[in-house]
Amino acid sequence: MAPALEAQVPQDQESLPQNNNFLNSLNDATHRSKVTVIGSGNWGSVAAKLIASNTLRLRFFHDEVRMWVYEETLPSGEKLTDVINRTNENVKYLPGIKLGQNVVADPDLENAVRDSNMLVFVTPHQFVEGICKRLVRKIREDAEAISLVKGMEVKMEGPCMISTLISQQLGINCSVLMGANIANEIAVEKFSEATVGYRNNREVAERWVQLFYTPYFIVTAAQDVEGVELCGTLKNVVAIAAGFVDGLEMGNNTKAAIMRLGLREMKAFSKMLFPSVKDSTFFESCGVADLITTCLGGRNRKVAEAYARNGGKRSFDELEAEMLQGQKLQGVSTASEVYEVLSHRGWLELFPLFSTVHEICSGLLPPSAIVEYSEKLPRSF
Ligand SMILES: NC(=O)c1ccc[n+]([C@@H]2O[C@H](COP(=O)([O-])OP(=O)(O)OC[C@H]3O[C@@H](n4cnc5c(N)ncnc54)[C@H](O)[C@@H]3O)[C@@H](O)[C@H]2O)c1
Ligand SMILES: O=P(O)(O)OC[C@H](O)CO
Repeated sequence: MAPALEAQVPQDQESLPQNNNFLNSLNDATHRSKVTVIGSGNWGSVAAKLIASNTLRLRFFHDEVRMWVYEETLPSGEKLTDVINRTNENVKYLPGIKLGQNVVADPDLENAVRDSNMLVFVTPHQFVEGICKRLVRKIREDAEAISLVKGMEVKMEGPCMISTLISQQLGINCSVLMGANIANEIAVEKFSEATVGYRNNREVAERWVQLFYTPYFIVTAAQDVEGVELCGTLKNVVAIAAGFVDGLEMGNNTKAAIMRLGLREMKAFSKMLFPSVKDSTFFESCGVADLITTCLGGRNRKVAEAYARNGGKRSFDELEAEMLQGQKLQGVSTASEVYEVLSHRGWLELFPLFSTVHEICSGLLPPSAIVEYSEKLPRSF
């Protein structure tokens, strides 16, 4: 029998004791907060750069920022970590950008987190659970986490947001940061905005805002972790749909229609899973702004466009490897995870765009199906 796919309401987070050690350290310059970035892909590297500029500037942070690197050997035979530390550039995932001399790449996960009380998770979502398992009992008791990861997991017990997974596995509070944030643009300091989603502690949220905020990266806080995180997660499914529209050369009006229908499903799905999700969150950077930028310029859109141009004959895995060279798509697996939730809940018919995206990605429907269901929608949809 199918398990009851109840959303995993993160009760443990509601009942987590206030992290008093962390709060005390916020106002005590002698106990400077130490930051580790867990992940070093395209966005992970930019996050390290943003953070490193602030830890040098603000007295309540240690200057050094550790960045955990999933080690790999480059075609030159050198280790990626060694090259990052020698050149101050992530030559594979963010070439041409200096990270800041205070960023130290570290391939040893345990060592990278050992002294840190601010843990920034930023890896593709499929790797987070494995990383957390390796971190159990290895982190400081007063640690706080923030997730920049856009994605979700579906467990036997139900859908589980990545921030909840981190909280549950490590027993720490986890905020989120999402937004219209194409990493390569922020790397060259083009203006953008982001949203920190927090649960109940405004002071902790403010500290995360300070860690990321720069004149070209404006960060605001919203007390709606699930809403912020679901926006960042679900927009990747809509971006795949937008890519199909581009690949089939359907034009701007069709793309705008897909984005509108997608936003509608994002909001309905989020609120049906978590009734606490606020309408206002969809108007923050994490909501409509991220949806727009991803559907215009993101990697999910780009690879989905190629998939449609090839008539679905080349797999997403093949296109991802060829086009992204080690960077990872989140939209295809998220569409599958969302589909699983919709099937178990009997909601498939309520979410025709989300379900069609998954059915196209898995080869059950052709890319052209992305608009076909819309003829059957009720007029009020
Ligand atoms: N790139 C962007 O513009 C952007 C912007 C905002 C949010 N995000 C989100 O940030 C998260 C991380 O994306 P990214 O762009 O930094 O990464 P990426 O897609 O550029 O790179 C993939 C990363 O995964 C690592 N990796 C590969 N195999 C691994 C394994 N088995 N275990 C652990 N790590 C492994 C690689 O070393 C690399 O660092 C994603 O959830 C993404 O949606 C990305
Ligand atoms: O390149 P994408 O499609 O993974 O999207 C990147 C960011 O999430 C945009 O905010």
